[in-house]
Amino acid sequence: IDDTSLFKYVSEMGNCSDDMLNLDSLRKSLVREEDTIIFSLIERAKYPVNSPLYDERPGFSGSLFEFFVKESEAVQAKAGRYLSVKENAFFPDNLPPSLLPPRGSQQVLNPRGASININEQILNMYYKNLLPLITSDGDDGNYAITADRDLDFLQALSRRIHLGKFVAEIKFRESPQDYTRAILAQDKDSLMKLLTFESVEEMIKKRVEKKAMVFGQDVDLNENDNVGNYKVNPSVVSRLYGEWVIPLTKFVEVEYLLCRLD
Ligand SMILES: C=C(O[C@@H]1C=C(C(=O)O)C=C[C@H]1O)C(=O)O
Repeated sequence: IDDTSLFKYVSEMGNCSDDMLNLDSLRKSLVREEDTIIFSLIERAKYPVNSPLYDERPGFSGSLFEFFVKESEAVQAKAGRYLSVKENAFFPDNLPPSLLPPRGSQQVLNPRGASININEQILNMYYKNLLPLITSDGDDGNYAITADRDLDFLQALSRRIHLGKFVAEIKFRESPQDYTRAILAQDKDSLMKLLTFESVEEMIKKRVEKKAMVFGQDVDLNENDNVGNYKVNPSVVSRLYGEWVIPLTKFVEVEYLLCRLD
């Protein structure tokens, strides 16, 4: 199969125009998600780690947190949350059907790629790396509200990371020949190189650190009173992006591309 016929083949797969299929506007959505992520991090960091929330509990077949997430996701599934391809459940098995009909939006993603869900990985990263980094030690007994804040934060992280599917689709459509070669060879390293823009990543890490300073400052009416007083350490936010959010987004991009031609 030569390059020209490959090009023709891949360009004919799914012609569609959509806001989600323009890298500039998609990057704007990613920038907006930063605000949601940082605000929800600040909200979770208000409470101590509250570790009994995550321990196995008799009567709950798992932890209180798992129970809270499963029940919340069941309500949200009924209200149609997971009809959107941008939303992924943390416990997708056995969710009740939506009571609302699908909105009939155009499927712009490869169907196999669209079903990628790395929430289990996100959840493990959250328990193991993130919670110890952003919370203080202690137990104030506010388990339900803590679980609610956790879920908000996790959903924001998950949404941002899974937008990698759309990023990958756009990048593929912009350079189908280069990507097709790497996909046919199932060459993850080449795919990773092709989709990486280091300057964009550096800019993001700096911007989220700055946003954490702005969103997390104490505001009162005396100027300069609270300089340097932040609700979460801004460098933690930059680390969150550098070590987890960006690498996991790129992982989703690679996984998506690997099955793009299926
Ligand atoms: C998401 C993109 O792909 C990659 C991942 C990035 C991220 O997760 O922020 C940023 C730049 C790229 O290396 C993109 O190009 O915008």
